[in-house]
Amino acid sequence: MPRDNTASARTATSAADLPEQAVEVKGLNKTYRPSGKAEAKRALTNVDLSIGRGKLFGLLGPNGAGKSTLINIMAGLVHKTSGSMRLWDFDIDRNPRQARAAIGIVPQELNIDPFFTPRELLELQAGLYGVPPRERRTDEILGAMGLADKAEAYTRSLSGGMRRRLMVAKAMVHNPPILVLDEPTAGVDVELRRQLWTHVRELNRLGTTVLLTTHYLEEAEELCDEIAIINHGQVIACDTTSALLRRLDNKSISLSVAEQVETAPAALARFEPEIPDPHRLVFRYRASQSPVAEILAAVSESGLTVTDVSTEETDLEDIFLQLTAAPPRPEAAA
Ligand SMILES: Nc1ncnc2c1ncn2[C@@H]1O[C@H](COP(=O)(O)OP(=O)(O)OP(=O)(O)O)[C@@H](O)[C@H]1O
Repeated sequence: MPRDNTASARTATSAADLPEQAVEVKGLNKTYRPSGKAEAKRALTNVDLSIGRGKLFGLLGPNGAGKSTLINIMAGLVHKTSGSMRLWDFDIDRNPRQARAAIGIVPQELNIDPFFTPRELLELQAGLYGVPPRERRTDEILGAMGLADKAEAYTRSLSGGMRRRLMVAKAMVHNPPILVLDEPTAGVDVELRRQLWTHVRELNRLGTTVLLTTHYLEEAEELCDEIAIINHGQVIACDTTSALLRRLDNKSISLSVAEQVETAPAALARFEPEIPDPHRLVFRYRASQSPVAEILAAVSESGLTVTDVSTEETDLEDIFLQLTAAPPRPEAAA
């Protein structure tokens, strides 16, 4: 990649010069052409997406939802059918090189040459991007990803978690303002996942806008400020993580009781409790109606002895399951 591309993505000198939106997608459509016996496949339908500068943004969706298609369009690997996309204010049609230089992509597969050391690998990558030696930040990037002491090790001797962090380091050599992580923790155990999150959070704190695709709800919920949920190629929800969590106003309170209960006592019938076992009653209610005091009063009136209480709020999983259970809107039919 020629040198001037990376330079142009890095030239902004003050905050006023920086774009408000790191990524702006409008009316994006992608239909894969038929090939052989495979019919045409509509992968993205009228996708609109704005990712503010400095955000840690999650694109959440089940397998086949269209996440990779969107990222491949960003990377210039797949041609969109229609619509527009701007990366760091560079239109992918008008300024494709600058747009591509504005993002660093960590792909799903761990494709690292095992015979290079991390330092060699980053130097090589920097060379490919035309980053002049004096502008290279190899040590800084290795340090940020917790790999400083592995700079001279053969990559084949690195653990799976370290290799993933090396992939992130590789995506950062040309100092892109936007980092895209495509399913970065698929098949990675919880401990390694958390380590990677810590490093990704740190890059974000230092100013990198992060777009993360995942089908792990937990990952999106814990890591991202904003989340778009994509299903059947359509964005079906896009909001701050907290607003998404507020969407479903459902809560439940679970009471363990000393007595054996087969059916709801008369005083409790109107709350329609579930009785998953004879010593437990579960009440579901709208959080905004907060009937907890009434429920507790009715429990006491019915003579039951409460031995334990727990409450549960809706998490993103409930929202995700509810939203993705819906069939595609008619315009997404292939
Ligand atoms: N090259 C292609 N030719 C035809 N159809 C494709 C092609 N690539 C993807 N598709 C189809 O487009 C739809 C979206 O796929 P995509 O890979 O973008 O989804 P995804 O959300 O990234 O899923 P995953 O998490 O499994 O990678 C799927 O139905 C897929 O089968």
